[in-house]
Amino acid sequence: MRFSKALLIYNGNAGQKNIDLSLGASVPVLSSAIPDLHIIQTERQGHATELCERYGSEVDAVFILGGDGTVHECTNGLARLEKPPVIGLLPGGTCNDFSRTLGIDQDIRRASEQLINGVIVPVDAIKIDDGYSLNFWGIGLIAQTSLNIEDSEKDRFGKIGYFLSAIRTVKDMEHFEYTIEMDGKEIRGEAKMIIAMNGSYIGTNQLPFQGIRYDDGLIDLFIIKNTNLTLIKEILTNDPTVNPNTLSNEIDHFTAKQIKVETSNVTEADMDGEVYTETPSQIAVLKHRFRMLKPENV
Ligand SMILES: Nc1ncnc2c1ncn2[C@@H]1O[C@H](COP(=O)(O)OP(=O)(O)OP(=O)(O)O)[C@@H](O)[C@H]1O
Repeated sequence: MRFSKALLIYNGNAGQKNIDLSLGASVPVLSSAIPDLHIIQTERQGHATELCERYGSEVDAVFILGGDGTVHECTNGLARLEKPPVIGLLPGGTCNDFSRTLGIDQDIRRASEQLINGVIVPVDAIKIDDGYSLNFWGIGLIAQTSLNIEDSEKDRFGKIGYFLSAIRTVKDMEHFEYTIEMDGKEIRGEAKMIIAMNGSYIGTNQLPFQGIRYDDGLIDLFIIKNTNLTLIKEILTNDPTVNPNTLSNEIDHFTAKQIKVETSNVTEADMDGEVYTETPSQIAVLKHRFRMLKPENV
């Protein structure tokens, strides 16, 4: 894949923070294929959104070296452009869930080579009120886990930090009442967690459900009625013994294009791993809003 002009945005605050190594692994590969490569480091939270909105239309491709939080910020800037540039995800964060969904290697040098030699595929986005998510939107246990996780834990334990936080959170999690309207159909009930997915990984783990696609023009909505430690372990770990049929007793799965979620009390909502918003939430899929690089034959 050849781009004449591209932007590499990197977040030195993501992942294990060894950004010299990450840049050393990616820049030589990218610059060998891109004659005009501009490199900008994010200076603060939200900066990646501003950079993408400001410079996105001037380049053929934006490469993002960071984790899901950086990717989230970039896609929020790029989604506002009439014709966003091609996006390349380089796994520089802790979880890098959407790069996993695209089958991108978690080694940054190999990922850079894969993207430069890769193919361009259409990717859906999720619009939530006036913001965008690439991977997921969620309330209940998932948002509490994001709020409870401590930075020191994430630095030291990486993905295990999520698991520790989930266990701590599940003990205190109450049910909440919801009313959901999906493509005109209304349902009501009680749940401990509701997740709307575009990608298929959370906290580095592939969800044990078939058929979640990032390019099908549909949101996969999961309503988790009960959570216990076994269920959390099955969802958050790559447990090969997990049987999706036993999960289905506790989890309702729907697909829809437009979803409105209301809860009896205002509830914090997570978007791509950070809590940014709260209910009620108006969610819609934007089919093929982005074009992204992925490895060939994956
Ligand atoms: N210069 C900066 N100083 C402090 N924070 C920054 C800076 N630039 C970006 N950030 C913030 O760093 C946060 C963490 O980044 P990111 O989510 O990409 O990494 P991560 O948490 O290690 O990875 P993941 O989300 O994949 O687990 C983002 O929320 C972003 O807003």
